[in-house]
Amino acid sequence: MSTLTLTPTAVSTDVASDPLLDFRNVAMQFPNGTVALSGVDLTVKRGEFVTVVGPSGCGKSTLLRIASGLENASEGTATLATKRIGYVFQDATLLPWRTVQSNVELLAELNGQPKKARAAKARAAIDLVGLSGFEQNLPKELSGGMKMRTSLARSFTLDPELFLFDEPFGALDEITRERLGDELLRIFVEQQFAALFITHSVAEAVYLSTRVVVMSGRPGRIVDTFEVPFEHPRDPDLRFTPEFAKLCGQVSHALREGHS
Ligand SMILES: Nc1ncnc2c1ncn2[C@@H]1O[C@H](COP(=O)(O)OP(=O)(O)OP(=O)(O)O)[C@@H](O)[C@H]1O
Repeated sequence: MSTLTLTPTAVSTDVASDPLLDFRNVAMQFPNGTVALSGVDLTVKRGEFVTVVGPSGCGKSTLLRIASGLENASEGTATLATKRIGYVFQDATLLPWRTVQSNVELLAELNGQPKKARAAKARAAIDLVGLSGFEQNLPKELSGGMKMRTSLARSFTLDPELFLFDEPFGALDEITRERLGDELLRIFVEQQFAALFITHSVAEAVYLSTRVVVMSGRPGRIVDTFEVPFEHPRDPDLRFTPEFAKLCGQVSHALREGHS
């Protein structure tokens, strides 16, 4: 049983709350003159799972770095209403000499949590991502999917209110990717965090999200937004329905239009 402290509530797409992330007219020009983003307006509230799709190099990772506070926008405002942010990358970034348990404890350790508390928190997070029994394994003994679960568990130990995902499943095979998507949605329904998720997969975007945002080629601007009408929790077989295929088609079309 999880003992993480976020309160489980039913997920709704119209949660009446202030945005945890609020971008107003955000633009980004790097010192070398590259303009990566232009006029981006975007909000993410608790209970919203917002996915960004866009062509390679359009500024998606830059958007996440601004959202995380790692980078400052050169124009506009990016407001974060929480300090509890989870950041998950495509690379699981585990320390090879540390066990799963010890890797999952790392952020809490760096954050100064006492040993007993962080050990319990890590165990709960490991349980949450379905890795119980592998606490003492080293990263080299794990599959790609298990490494990503470990990375997810590590980010859960700080009880994030806002999750930033930069193609977390991009390096995994399709079945593992879909399975992890299902797991992530299960946790999303339980914990109701806010998520901003980057992916190149239109089907993954539609399956996971409450909203899909389509960006143009660089400089990235939002060219279309799709509210996803399917209720949570979602049945994995949703992926095989005509309604799902239709929405994927519409998003793909918008992506192509924005690219041209
Ligand atoms: N620090 C930087 N200095 C100069 N240019 C940068 C910097 N970081 C990113 N860029 C450029 O900004 C643009 C957007 O990069 P970004 O990584 O955000 O794109 P992306 O949409 O995430 O790409 P991909 O889908 O391929 O991962 C690219 O042209 C990249 O070369």
